[in-house]
Amino acid sequence: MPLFKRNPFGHILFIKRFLIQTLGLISHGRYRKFNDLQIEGMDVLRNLPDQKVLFISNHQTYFADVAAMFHVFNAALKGRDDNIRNIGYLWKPKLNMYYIAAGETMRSGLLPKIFAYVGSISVERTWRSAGKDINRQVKMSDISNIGKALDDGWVITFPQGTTTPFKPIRRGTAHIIKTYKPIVVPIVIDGFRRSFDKKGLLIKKRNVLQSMVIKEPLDIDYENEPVANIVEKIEYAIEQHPSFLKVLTPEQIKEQEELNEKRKFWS
Ligand SMILES: CCCCCCCCCCCCCCCC(=O)OC[C@@H](O)COP(=O)(O)O
Repeated sequence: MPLFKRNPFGHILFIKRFLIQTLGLISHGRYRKFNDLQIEGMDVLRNLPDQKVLFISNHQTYFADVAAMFHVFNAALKGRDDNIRNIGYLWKPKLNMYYIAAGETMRSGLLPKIFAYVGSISVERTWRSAGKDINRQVKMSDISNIGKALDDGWVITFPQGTTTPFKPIRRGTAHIIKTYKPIVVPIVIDGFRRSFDKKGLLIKKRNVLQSMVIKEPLDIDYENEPVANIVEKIEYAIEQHPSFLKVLTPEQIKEQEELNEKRKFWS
C-alpha cells in the first residue's frame, strides 16, 4: 500500500484536493459576489458517467473559464441545481477532472504551475507559440496523455485553442474524439471576457452578466463520421460557427447609417 494515493499522472491526490479547495475558496466570490454566474444544464452533468467525458467549450480567459467549470461541476455532483451556492460542495471534490492547456501558458509563472497540479494536460500547440503563428508536429505524448486522462475521468478542452473569438476549431479535437470515443458535452460561456482581464485573474468589471450553458451530449458516429463533419458540429454546439457572428464591421455600420439617412428623406 503506497503512502500517498496518486492519479495516473503521478499527482498526489490529497495535494490536488487541498489546491482545489483553497483555490475554490479564493475564487468563489468571482462568480457569486462580484458577479452572479447564471448557469443552465447542471442536470446534464449529473447524468454523465464518471469517466470518458470530454467537455468542449468556447474560450474567453486563460484561467477563469476552467475555474468556473470546476465550481459548477462539483456543485452539480453535490445536487445543486443551476447554482453554486454554499461552497460545501468542495468538501470532497471530484478529483479525476482535467483540462487541456497550452504548455507555454502553464509554464508562465508560479501561479500557473500551481494551477497545473489541479489537472493540466499541457500540450504544445502546433500552430501558435509566444503570440506568433508557427508550424510544428503534433507531439504524440500529448495525444496519449489526453487518452490517459479520459480513461481516468472528465476532460475540459477549448477546441479553438485560443481566447480570440470565432477562430476556427482545430481538427485535433475531432481526431481525439474519433480515437478515444468519449461522450462529448458542449459548454457555452459568456461574460467572462468582460468581467475579467485576459488571464482571468483580475476583476475588470463587476455585475456583468456571466453565463454558462451545459448542453446535452453530441450525437456522434465515431467510426463513420468524417473529421470535417465533427468540426462543424462542434462549431455550432459551442456557438462559434461564423453564422453566430453578429458583430458588424465599421463599414457595415456606416452603410446602415447611410441607409437610415435615406429613409429619413422618404419619411
Ligand atoms: C473549484 C475551483 C478550483 C479552481 C481550480 C483552478 C484551476 C485553474 C485552471 C487553469 C486553467 C488553465 C486553462 C488554460 C487554457 C489555456 O491554455 O489558455 C491559454 C491559451 O489558450 C492561449 O490563448 P491565447 O493567448 O489567446 O492564444
